[in-house]
Amino acid sequence: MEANFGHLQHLSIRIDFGTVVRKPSGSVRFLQPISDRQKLPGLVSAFQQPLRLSNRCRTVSVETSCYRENISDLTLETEIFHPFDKDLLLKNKSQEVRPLLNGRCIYLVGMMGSGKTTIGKILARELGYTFSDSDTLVEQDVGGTSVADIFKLHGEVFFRDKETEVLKKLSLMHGFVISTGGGIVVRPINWKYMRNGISIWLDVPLEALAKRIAAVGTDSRPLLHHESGNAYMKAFRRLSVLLEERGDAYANANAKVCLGSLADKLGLSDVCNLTPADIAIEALVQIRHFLEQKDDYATT
Ligand SMILES: Nc1ncnc2c1ncn2[C@@H]1O[C@H](COP(=O)(O)OP(=O)(O)O)[C@@H](O)[C@H]1O
Ligand SMILES: O=C(O)C1=C[C@@H](OP(=O)(O)O)[C@@H](O)[C@H](O)C1
Repeated sequence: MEANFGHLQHLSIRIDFGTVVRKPSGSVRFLQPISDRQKLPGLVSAFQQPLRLSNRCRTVSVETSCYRENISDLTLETEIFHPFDKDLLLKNKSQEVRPLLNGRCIYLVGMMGSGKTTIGKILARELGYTFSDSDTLVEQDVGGTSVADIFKLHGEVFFRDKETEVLKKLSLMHGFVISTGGGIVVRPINWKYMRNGISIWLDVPLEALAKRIAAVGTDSRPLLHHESGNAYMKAFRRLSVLLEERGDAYANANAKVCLGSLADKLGLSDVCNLTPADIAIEALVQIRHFLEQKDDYATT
C-alpha cells in the first residue's frame, strides 16, 4: 500500500550515540491525546549533527515523514536499540512496566521451544517477580512424575485436567511470571484463568522451533515422540501438525512478540540471531503498549 506521507516534522531529540554501532533505527510513537494513542510506523532518519559530545549524548535532528492530522502536543518517543546497553534497556523497560502491572501475573504462551521458560526467567528477574512453570507445578501435583510419564501412565486428558487445576491456583496469585505448557491455549477455561493476568505469545517460526528442540532432544516432550527421521525433521513435522491443530488459539493472548518482525526491526536476517534479552525487551514493550491501551480504554 502506498504510504501517504504528509508534512515533515523536524524534531530535536537527544540520543546516546556513544555505543550505537549501526545506523539507529526504530519506530516513532506519537503520544496523541489519550483517545488516539497509537504506534505510528514512520520513516525515521536521524541526522547526527557533527556536534561536540557532551556526557555521551549528541543532539540530533530527527526527520519523520508520516501523515498525521492536527498533531498537537507532539511528544516523540523513539526506541533506538543500543546493542551494548541491553541490560540498561531491560532495566529501563521493566521499570516502566512494573507500576503499570500493579502486581498482575504475566503468562507466556507459545509452542514448545518458543522460549517461554528462557524469557520468563529474564522477565521475572527484571520485574522482581517470581518465576513459575506450569509443567513443573503439574509434575509436583502428581508426586514428581515427569510430564512424559504422566502422558504415558495417565494420558493427555489427565495431564490437561491437572494443567487447568494448576492454572486455577495461579490465577489467585500476584507477582508471578508463568511459563505455560505449549498446549495450555487449547482449553477455553484456561484463558478465563489467564485473564486475571497479562498473556503474551512468543510467536517463533517453525524452523527455529524445530532447530531448538532438535538441539535439546524430544525426550521431555511426549507429543514429539511418535515420529521417524532425524531430530530436526521429526520435530518440524510434529510441530507443524500441532500448530495447524491449534490454529489461532495463541492469538487470543493480550500481547505478542513476533520474532520475525523483531528481527526485521533490528536489521537481523535470521530470528536465530535474536538474543533472549532482545526478546525480553520487546516483550516488555508489547506488555506496556497493551496496558496503556487497556488503561485508556478503561478511562474513556
Ligand atoms: N532466543 C533464543 N535463542 C536461541 N535459543 C533459545 C532462545 N530462547 C530459547 N532458546 C533455547 O530453546 C530451547 C527451548 O527454550 P525454552 O525456554 O525451554 O522454551 P519453552 O519453555 O517455550 O519450551 C532451550 O534449549 C533454550 O535454551
Ligand atoms: O505443546 C504441548 O501440548 C505441550 C508442551 C509442553 O510444554 P513446553 O511448551 O514447555 O514444551 C508440555 O506442557 C507438554 O509436553 C505438552
